[in-house]
Amino acid sequence: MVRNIVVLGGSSHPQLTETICNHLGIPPAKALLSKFAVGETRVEIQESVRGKDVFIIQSGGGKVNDHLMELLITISACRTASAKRVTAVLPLFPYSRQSDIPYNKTGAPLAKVPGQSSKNSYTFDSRPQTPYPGGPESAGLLNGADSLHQQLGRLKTDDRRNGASVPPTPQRQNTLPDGIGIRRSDTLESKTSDKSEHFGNVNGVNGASKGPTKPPAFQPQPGYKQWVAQAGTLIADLLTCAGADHVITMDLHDPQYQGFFDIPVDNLYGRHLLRKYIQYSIPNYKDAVIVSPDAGGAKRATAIADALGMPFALIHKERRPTQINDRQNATMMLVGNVAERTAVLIDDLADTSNTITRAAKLLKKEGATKVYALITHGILSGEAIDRINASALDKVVVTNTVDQGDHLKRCSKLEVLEVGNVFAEAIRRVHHGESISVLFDYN
Ligand SMILES: O=P(O)(O)OC[C@H]1O[C@H](OP(=O)(O)OP(=O)(O)O)[C@H](O)[C@@H]1O
Repeated sequence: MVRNIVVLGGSSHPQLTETICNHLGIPPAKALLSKFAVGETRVEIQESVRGKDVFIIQSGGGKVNDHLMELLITISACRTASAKRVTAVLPLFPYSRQSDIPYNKTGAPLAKVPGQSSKNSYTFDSRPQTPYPGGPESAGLLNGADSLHQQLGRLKTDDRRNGASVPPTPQRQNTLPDGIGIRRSDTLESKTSDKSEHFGNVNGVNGASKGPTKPPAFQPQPGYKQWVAQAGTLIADLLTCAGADHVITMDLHDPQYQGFFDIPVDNLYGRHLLRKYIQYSIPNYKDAVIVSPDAGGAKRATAIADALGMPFALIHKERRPTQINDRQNATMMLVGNVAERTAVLIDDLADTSNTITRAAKLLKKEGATKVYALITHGILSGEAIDRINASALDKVVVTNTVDQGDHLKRCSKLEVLEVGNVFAEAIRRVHHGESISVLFDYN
């Protein structure tokens, strides 16, 4: 039982709040979380927080924007109700993949084969296809001016596929002083026409002023990326501006994100849970191989492989033309050996689950006998569960940083590890000013 502490749960994950409170030996604080008819979030804290150490538990996933707004309003309510300190506990940190430029969709997303609805309609291939040797575009990639033309064409196509509108080549209607209308495009050959337009229309030569000509609308060039918001800093600022004094989270997608804050951020590790699962639940785990499904997660996966003395392999997403003649391998390449072994994929999160299902297909193809995926944050949005059910994955193990109640009902391959005790212990330690890092000294 801890004193002078208040734990408030947001609406994202009530079951986790309950587990944390059970471990701490206190009931969750009473709060009314609802919405006005218009959709605005309403928060009413129904007990005093004056002079208290307040911890607000709210995870990402699900209705992420609503949950974030609810968290901000709750923090602000506690701050203005004279709480001594307010800590935002975010088991999955929302928007944590937007601390840098969002990934390029090309070559990554997996969609169902159009028109097919059966379980077998997932190919786990890259869509649109990454260029591959012998493919329709590969010849042009290797030679000079001709290839540039082809690459520009491809970029246009990619933009259209990604939903960006690609306007036609800019063209303007011009009228000569004698009234003869001509159509011209903005090319080098048309510079003389430019002059007549300038003098005839803008300056009103011949006394026939028609007012200033509107400048041509901005036309993005092929390959030009319009400004993409990098929301990481904004989210950090919103939390501190609302009144958060401290943040506790787990397995931040990008650990450098902590540097966006000017308040303390405790980034807990989920890997000791995953490590224990490997030791106690995977038969002959010493003969298995730890696999990182992409380069971004290699550090995370090697930490587990090193701690357990297990071999390591890496899947590299190849986006350049290669000498490999196989289409699937041209998009994902395995570095390491998994033949006749169990492969254990380690990643921080699975959202659409494209990454792990495609990786599983490759690993089975390369001779893996069984494929496990061990993931800290099982967001599993949209068709992710159907995709896992149809995939070569034998088992998917996630923690409950995101509510898994619904996922468990729909996926027999899913197993859930409890993080409530870890967060409860972190809260207890923060409250008493004790070290958090010793929680993870497990070597
Ligand atoms: O289930 P999915 O929708 O496939 O998403 C999961 C992948 O997304 C994240 O990486 P990201 O693509 O952001 O790249 P990075 O690891 O290089 O940052 C994460 O680390 C997974 O690898």
